[in-house]
Amino acid sequence: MTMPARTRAKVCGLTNADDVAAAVEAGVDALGFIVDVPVDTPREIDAERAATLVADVPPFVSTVLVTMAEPDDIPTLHETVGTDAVQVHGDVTPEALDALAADLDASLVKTVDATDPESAHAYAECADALLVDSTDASGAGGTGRTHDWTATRDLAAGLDVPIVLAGGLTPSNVAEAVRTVEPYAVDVASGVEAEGGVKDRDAVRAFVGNATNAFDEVEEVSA
Ligand SMILES: O=C(O)c1ccccc1NCC(=O)[C@H](O)[C@H](O)COP(=O)(O)O
Repeated sequence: MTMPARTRAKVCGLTNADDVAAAVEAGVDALGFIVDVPVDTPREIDAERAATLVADVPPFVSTVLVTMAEPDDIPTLHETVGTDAVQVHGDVTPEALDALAADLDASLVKTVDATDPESAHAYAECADALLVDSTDASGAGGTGRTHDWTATRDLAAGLDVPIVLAGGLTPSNVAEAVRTVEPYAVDVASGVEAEGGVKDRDAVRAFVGNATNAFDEVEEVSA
């Protein structure tokens, strides 16, 4: 696998145009839009709103549909929203994920819980990337909880697929997380919010800077 020269940064759970603009301005690589999840989260938006936000994202910034919809419903949902990639959370069998990958005209990211390396190895066969997170019992993200980064580093070393590190990352811990795990990318939702579903512009800028400069001799930025 070819690794990028710097760690990429994804900001997840965008709900409005101002936050999308702030994240783009901060230099984010990818933006996540949460649609059709069975959990109560202030970051969920409907497919039409997601499509409107996605349409305004400039070129060279990737967009990601983040969903827990039934696998059979995901291709149509993806067509409506129009993102570059799809991130699937929850209890989907590797076989169902494989079938989805064949149906989907987009990169496919599967979320796995950091404490479940067996699933990670199974999904690595059919996903384009794995997002290693601290999920809740349903497989949903946005928990704001970190996990054992050393164990995740060891897990990543045994997988031949890009790893996105997520779970409880913030502007102040992301550089250390990147240096520990050396992931392909990092992802954040609640750790850069002013309130549920609304991003803090300074925190987004600090997060992206600290994540992407983690190996450089650059002073860390605080939010
Ligand atoms: O963020 C949510 O509320 C959410 C709900 C259901 C499924 C996925 C969700 N988030 C997906 C993400 O990619 C989050 O960025 C990731 O889980 C990290 O969240 P956090 O620990 O809050 O940074």
